[in-house]
Amino acid sequence: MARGDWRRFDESDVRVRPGKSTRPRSKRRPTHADAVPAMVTSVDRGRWRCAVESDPGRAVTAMRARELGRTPIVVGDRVHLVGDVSGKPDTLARIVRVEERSSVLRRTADDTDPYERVVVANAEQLLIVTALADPPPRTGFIDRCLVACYTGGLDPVLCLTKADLAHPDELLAEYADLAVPAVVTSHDGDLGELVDRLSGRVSALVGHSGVGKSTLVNRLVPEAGLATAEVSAVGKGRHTSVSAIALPLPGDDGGWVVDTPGVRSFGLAHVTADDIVGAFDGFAEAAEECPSGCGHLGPPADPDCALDDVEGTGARLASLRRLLASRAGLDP
Ligand SMILES: Nc1nc2c(ncn2[C@@H]2O[C@H](COP(=O)(O)OP(=O)(O)OP(=O)(O)O)[C@@H](O)[C@H]2O)c(=O)[nH]1
Ligand SMILES: [Zn+2]
Repeated sequence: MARGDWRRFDESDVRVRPGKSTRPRSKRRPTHADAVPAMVTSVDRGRWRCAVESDPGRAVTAMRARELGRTPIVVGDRVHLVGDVSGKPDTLARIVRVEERSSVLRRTADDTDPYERVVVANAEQLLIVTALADPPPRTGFIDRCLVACYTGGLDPVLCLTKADLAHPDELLAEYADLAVPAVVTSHDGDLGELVDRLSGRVSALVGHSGVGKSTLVNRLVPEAGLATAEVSAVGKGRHTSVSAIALPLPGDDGGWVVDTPGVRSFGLAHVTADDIVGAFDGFAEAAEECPSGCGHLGPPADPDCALDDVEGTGARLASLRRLLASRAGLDP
């Protein structure tokens, strides 16, 4: 299927087959001079929870205004609200505008799924939470997360947990050539370095079950459990499936961590080899010399790949090719 045939959906949306228009019917955009800017912090089928920008403690529940049609709205989206924006119980505001996104964390369910979902919008960085042991680290998962970052406009950060159980050097060496920053943590260790990286920014968190993500989130945001319970209460009696939730970091500099409980794997069916190479300075230009349809994997699959002619990049090229292979499901 050609790339242009794909439609983008948020996790909460009912699936629509490619071919059906998801655009609003009316091109006329009403002006809402008094609309209130806010950020979406969670989504529950047809209801968006939003934090008002000028008063982030105020949580407003909103619906999507009819004029937006089926425009996807996901956690992290910056929106404009009208109507009752008091945030009082049982009130409902309306989202009348969604701002253009600065980044998108996307995935497909698996590598054949034609439906691409946006998991989080506007996150500046992705914290890839990986345990150093118990469960053992899986570089295939990390590589897929990196691809999602490079093609979605997020800065990756490796967060290696359970440092009390194993040494990080071996794993860190695997990512040195890609210059991926890393923070090493343990449940009884100091979180200062991580807090410095997160504060004042919007960071999405992904990780496999058991890596210590909840332990980490609860230490970073002491009210995390409470916020999750509140969201569940909003969706009471409805079919609840919270796919991601933005939690405000305590501290004067602000910032948000977006926990993504549902994301255990990254299908990359929507990503092409050229998308990945395009994110790498030096290689992107060289790839223009490749034969058409080049997968950039090098010999024997792609014997005429021009990336092999780029000087002095051996280790970085090997890392890039590992990412390309992870997308193709070729990783060992
Ligand atoms: N040794 C050690 N164990 C840890 C550390 N952090 C978390 N754990 C333990 O690892 C297990 C899993 O931790 P969780 O925080 O629940 O992991 P999670 O990634 O949120 O897993 P799910 O809740 O299944 O998504 C728990 O038994 C924790 O006590 C750590 O730094 N060191
Ligand atoms: Zn090539």
